[in-house]
Amino acid sequence: MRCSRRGMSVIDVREVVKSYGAFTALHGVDLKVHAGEFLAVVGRSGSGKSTLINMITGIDRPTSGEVHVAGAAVHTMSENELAGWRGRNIGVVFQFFQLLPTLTVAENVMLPMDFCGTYPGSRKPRALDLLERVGIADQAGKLPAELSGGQQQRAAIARALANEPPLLVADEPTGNLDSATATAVLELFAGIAADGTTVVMVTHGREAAPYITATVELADGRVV
Ligand SMILES: Nc1ncnc2c1ncn2[C@@H]1O[C@H](COP(=O)(O)OP(=O)(O)OP(=O)(O)O)[C@@H](O)[C@H]1O
Repeated sequence: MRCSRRGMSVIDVREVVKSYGAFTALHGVDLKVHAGEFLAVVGRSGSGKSTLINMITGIDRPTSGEVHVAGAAVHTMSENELAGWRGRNIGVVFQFFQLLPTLTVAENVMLPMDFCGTYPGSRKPRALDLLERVGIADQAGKLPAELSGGQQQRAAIARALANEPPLLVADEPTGNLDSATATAVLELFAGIAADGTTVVMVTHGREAAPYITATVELADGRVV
């Protein structure tokens, strides 16, 4: 069950500046992303993609400007508030999957349900539903190391959806997959977005073009 409210704009980044000492990584970035969009964040290495993502997830704070995500003013929240809020509102998918190696696939998917206080008895069935949705229900009892890269990424996507977050953030999710497997993962994200979950994906490649609904390109910390 969803444990967060969805607003009109899932992401509203306003005039965000991020400086590291004398170096400015983001120069007044504005970005609005609506529910159900599948947004690609592109740009050369060092253009500010990860910095922008870190502003959106509250991992890092802007030097100035405002960051509103899923109805919360992220730039004003304390570390404690952020941790709980992030667990309920943002699913994260990484390039190298980052599944816990000693837990089964189903147990990995059940972990984030703690943040939502999901009734213990409904966690396993819910994890199995999510694994069904990403097409690997038959792998539920295995350890991550027993899965292919594509299957591990599907498991990571199921885990990211555990609390039905309004926003899914993926940092080069296909960077470690062969092109056929990458295409299948992109199709999966497109379906998730079509179901109403906003997906923001950092990507270097252009292979996502057929699947995304919008692109933001960064160059030297500015949207171009
Ligand atoms: N903690 C930090 N301290 C100082 N400079 C930083 C810090 N984090 C990032 N930068 C600088 O900010 C700029 C943007 O970095 P960022 O990681 O956002 O780029 P990116 O587009 O994600 O690059 P890549 O595609 O290589 O991951 C870079 O010049 C980087 O060196």
